[in-house]
Amino acid sequence: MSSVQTLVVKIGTSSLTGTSTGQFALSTLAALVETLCTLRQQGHQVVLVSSGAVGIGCRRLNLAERPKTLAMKQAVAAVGQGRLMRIYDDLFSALNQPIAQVLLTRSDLAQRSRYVNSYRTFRQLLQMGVIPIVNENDTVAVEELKFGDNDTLSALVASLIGAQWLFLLTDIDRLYSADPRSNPEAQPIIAIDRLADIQALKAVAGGQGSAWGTGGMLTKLEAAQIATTAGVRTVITDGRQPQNVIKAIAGEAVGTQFAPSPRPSRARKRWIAAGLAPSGRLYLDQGATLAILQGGKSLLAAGITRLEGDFEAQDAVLICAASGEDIARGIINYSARDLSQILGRRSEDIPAILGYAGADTVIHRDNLVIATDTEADEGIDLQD
Ligand SMILES: Nc1ncnc2c1ncn2[C@@H]1O[C@H](COP(=O)(O)OP(=O)(O)O)[C@@H](O)[C@H]1O
Ligand SMILES: N[C@@H](CCC(=O)OP(=O)(O)O)C(=O)O
Repeated sequence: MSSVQTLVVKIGTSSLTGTSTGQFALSTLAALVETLCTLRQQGHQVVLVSSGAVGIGCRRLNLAERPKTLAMKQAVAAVGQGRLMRIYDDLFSALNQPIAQVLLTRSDLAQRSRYVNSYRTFRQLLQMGVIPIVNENDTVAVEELKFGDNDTLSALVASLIGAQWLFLLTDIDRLYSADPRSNPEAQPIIAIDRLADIQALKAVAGGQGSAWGTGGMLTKLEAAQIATTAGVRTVITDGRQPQNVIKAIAGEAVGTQFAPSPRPSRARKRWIAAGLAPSGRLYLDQGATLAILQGGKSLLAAGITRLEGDFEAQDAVLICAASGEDIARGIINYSARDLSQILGRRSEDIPAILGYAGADTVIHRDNLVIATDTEADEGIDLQD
């Protein structure tokens, strides 16, 4: 591993604000800023993903609880985001560190051209020594185009920029075998080396986050799954001790550490696997299931038995095996309307049925990401 690392550090609402007051946890923020500036001085490239817009907006507007309606949440986030950036700018400016605000919605990573453009912007900012501060663009994100939580967002950003490390800073020192708030017997988990173990732990993660956070540990495990699959070492650790980031990079066993996949998927396949929200599902017959799972083939209309969803050409879809389980994702060459006419038909018949010469394949193998059975021992992994 080169000595200069790229790191994504995500801090949750629970660490940014005092649990009872909802006020800024200033000492935590100052320690975080100092840590990130130290990392910059050591030559590392740093991206901060910061939650808090909604929580801080609530405080500013004297709201007693998190907003329930989407419009209210979006309005409150617009109030809080400005205040959040102001605090960061004051603290980072005290240490002469330039920062940038990057607000993303899922469509920024779902559309290939915007994904590539986002990558170039991050790369440019990092080359200039700036620390980008990322949040979901809550004020404009609509339900179907939301990341939903910043744990997922930070994992997708880490994958996008090819980071070596993702730190999920939260209000607890590490992951436990059960939620320690409700289960005093819960055992600490120090290291997770296999994707299958993440899958198993999802079953024991408490669903609810703290009063002001969203997602709890489940979204952190999902983030760890996305990031480690992309080759990013992921650490869950205590946000009140941001110095843990420096300790982890130096090799100390702080928090819970998730080892990166030894065979990370390539950038384009990662984009298909994690960046895109599927808008439909295709059901395959036995022959097509084998052809794509074992033969590494493209998917043809002849092997599709049924479809669900109202997708357009170039949308992402899930692919379901004859046995009924989802086995892959891909970018489709036909809309649901056109595909419904050519299901089960041979490629050479397609032009006559549709009245135009479409693609030979329904999903080309370059646009197909398989959850391989050869890696069943490691849980879901994405094949290159
Ligand atoms: N298995 C578990 N191990 C550790 N913490 C858990 C677990 N399950 C649920 N939790 C809860 O998740 C909380 C952190 O999630 P959350 O409040 O969403 O944090 P953040 O705001 O940092 O994203 C912890 O306070 C803890 O009570
Ligand atoms: N974009 C939202 C963050 C939502 C979120 O994921 O919160 P958290 O679970 O505290 O990291 C905000 O700024 O309030």
